[in-house]
Amino acid sequence: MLGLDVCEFGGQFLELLWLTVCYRGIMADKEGTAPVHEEEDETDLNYQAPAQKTLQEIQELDKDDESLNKYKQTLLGTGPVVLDPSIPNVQVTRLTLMCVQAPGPITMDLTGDLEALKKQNFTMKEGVDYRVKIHFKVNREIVSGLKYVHLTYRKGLRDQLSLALVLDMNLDQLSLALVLDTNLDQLSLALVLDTNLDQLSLALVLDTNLDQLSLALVLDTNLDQLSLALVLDTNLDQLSLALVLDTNLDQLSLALVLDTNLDQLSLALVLDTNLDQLSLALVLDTNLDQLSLALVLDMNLDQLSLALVLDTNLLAEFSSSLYLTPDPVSQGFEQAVNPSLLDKAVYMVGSYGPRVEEHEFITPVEEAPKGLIVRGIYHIKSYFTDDDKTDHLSWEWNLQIKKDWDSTESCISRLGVLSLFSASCRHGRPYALSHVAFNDRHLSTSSKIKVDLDNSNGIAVMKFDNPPVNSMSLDFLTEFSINLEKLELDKSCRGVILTSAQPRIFSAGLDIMDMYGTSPEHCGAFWKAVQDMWLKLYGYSKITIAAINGASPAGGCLMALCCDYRIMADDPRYSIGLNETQLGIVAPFWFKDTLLNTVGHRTTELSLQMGIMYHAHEALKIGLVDQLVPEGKVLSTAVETLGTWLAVPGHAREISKSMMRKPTVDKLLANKEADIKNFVSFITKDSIQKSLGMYLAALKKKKA
Ligand SMILES: CCCC/C=C\CC(=O)SCCNC(=O)CCNC(=O)[C@H](O)C(C)(C)COP(=O)(O)OP(=O)(O)OC[C@H]1O[C@@H](n2cnc3c(N)ncnc32)[C@H](O)[C@@H]1OP(=O)(O)O
Repeated sequence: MLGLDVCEFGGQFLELLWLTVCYRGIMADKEGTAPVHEEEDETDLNYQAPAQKTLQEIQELDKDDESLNKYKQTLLGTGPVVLDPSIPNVQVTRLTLMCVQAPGPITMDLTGDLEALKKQNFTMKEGVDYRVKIHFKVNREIVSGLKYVHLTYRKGLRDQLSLALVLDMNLDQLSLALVLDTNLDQLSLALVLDTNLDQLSLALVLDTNLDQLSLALVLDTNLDQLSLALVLDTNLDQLSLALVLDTNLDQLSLALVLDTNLDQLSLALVLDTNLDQLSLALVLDTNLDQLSLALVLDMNLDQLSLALVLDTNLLAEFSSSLYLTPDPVSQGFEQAVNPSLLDKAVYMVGSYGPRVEEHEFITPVEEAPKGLIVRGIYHIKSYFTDDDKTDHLSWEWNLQIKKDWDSTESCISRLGVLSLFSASCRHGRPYALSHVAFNDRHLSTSSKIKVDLDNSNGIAVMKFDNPPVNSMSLDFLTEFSINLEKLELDKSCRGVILTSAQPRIFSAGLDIMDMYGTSPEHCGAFWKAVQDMWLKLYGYSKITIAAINGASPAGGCLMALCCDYRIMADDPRYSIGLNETQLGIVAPFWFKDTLLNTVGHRTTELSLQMGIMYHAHEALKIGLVDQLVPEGKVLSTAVETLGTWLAVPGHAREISKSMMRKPTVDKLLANKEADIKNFVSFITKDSIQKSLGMYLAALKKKKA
């Protein structure tokens, strides 16, 4: 009977999804013009849009079916929330760079002056993990195939770092000239070192790219002893080498010209020296787009003159001392040479219906580039668009990759929230905690986790507050990992207790709605967030205790299992376990390993195959939890227990924990990408989707 209902329901729901997809066509006609993405590849899929239906028509379909109507509401919203046709259907309101290590929220308001954004730099520390979060509203009609496109440019030099350094101590001591020019494909290095005329002179020119190595070396120990010049030029087709050595008591002369082919390398070197004088001229020209170098060195006993000109394609940027590409904001990005496109990222946002509240979209985690070469300012063009290329919003901004963050204050005040920050300081909370609370308020529109750090004992309590059942949605998981990381970095925090603010439920596990009927891209981002949560919690250096004050199936059980100790409410209504097989899905190997490491092989085998949910007493018996206490005492017992754990020498405890868990963590780290792929291909299978649909329907039916 349930099967039949579910099948009927599934058929209707699929129809609904299909109609939603059909909606694309309508939206394209109604909204603005397409943005011009010159750099965007076009792929013609010969797609024929099916017959179009209005939102009202979709809502009218099977309107007597209550459960279907509920789903329609989730997917389509309750109906238009803004009727005024002059207000766009889709309004993009904010973009946030979510980064755990950031000293403050990095948010840009997209409802104000977009021109001003072009001049603003948003700073990101090199190498940090971040996600992009976009808030947007849908006002009247369903919008399908939303996409966020992110084009990254770097002004002038392509992927390039150019560095010129001239150092002149005094004529008797040291002179150094260094020119480094590198991009992803090429490294050019010119080095001239001159200690003093009697001792050593060295000139080195190295120019290499994927296909080619060019090396010029000039060594001059002293004029009576040795002078050497070596030029080596090789590529897959060719090698050219010239070496001229000329030394006598009075004079050294060297001339070298090397030319492999016009596109690759041209080098001219002239060196002329006698007892009184050394003159060196070097010209290197790899190709017109990449590098031109001229070096003239002229010295005698009294004097050293060095001129160096390096011209990649921004001659103005090099004159003396240390130079990096200048700031496009202060120097006028628009007036500079055309920036080159470095990267294009397209994120599939999905389909959304009208809703009073804002929708949120979060990209998967990205790593900010790292290293001297990539530091600098990137210009970004952002487009919020859809399959039909409707321009919902396009704007430009600058991202500055720095060795470190801006100072906290400038970063926060730039975002106009300084008053909030100082308010939390005024209330006497230590910086670290106000920082956690501060970011909670600003990184997500509605906080799903409450964090409270007691400075008297260093114990932080994280309370899940994501009604109705604390399901772990993408947002929840992201917020969880961010909070956990902040507490790990916070020296005043010594241990963390996980518990629930919802009555009777610790957590219902992963949010099935994130896996059911969502795009493969979304499933991938979701699974990555699950992995990140697990990696962070299972490998956490500080003490963690699960205060399980309610039901804890699947992902909820996994989270508890990741903790160092589990205290559960002694209540027969509550159960805990990895019940995935009951949903028709298979717990991945790292779920299995976590259980195995806790209860042993045989119990894991039974538990996973049968998808057993254990009542509190059974859970204690098999070692799935460590202690049962009355519900009212779960949290206080957790605090007491953490106190006893804190009495153990921290370093030894931490190393012991790592020794036990690292191999398990490493296993997932080594297979992260493959695991995401497996998950996406598994969860998007029709049969699995059907199982999930049936499970959801059964949950709802139970309620009815
Ligand atoms: C290859 C993949 C491997 C990993 C995969 C999965 C790991 C997981 O974690 S999958 C999730 C597994 N979770 C469950 O099986 C729990 C299901 N839920 C329950 O058993 C009960 O809801 C619970 C005991 C937690 C609470 O019971 P009640 O208090 O009676 O609440 P309801 O059942 O009425 O639920 C309220 C409301 O929440 C929706 N719900 C419940 N669980 C989830 C969930 N995990 N994800 C999304 N939504 C969930 C439920 O459908 C109800 O919705 P409405 O009817 O719309 O109110």
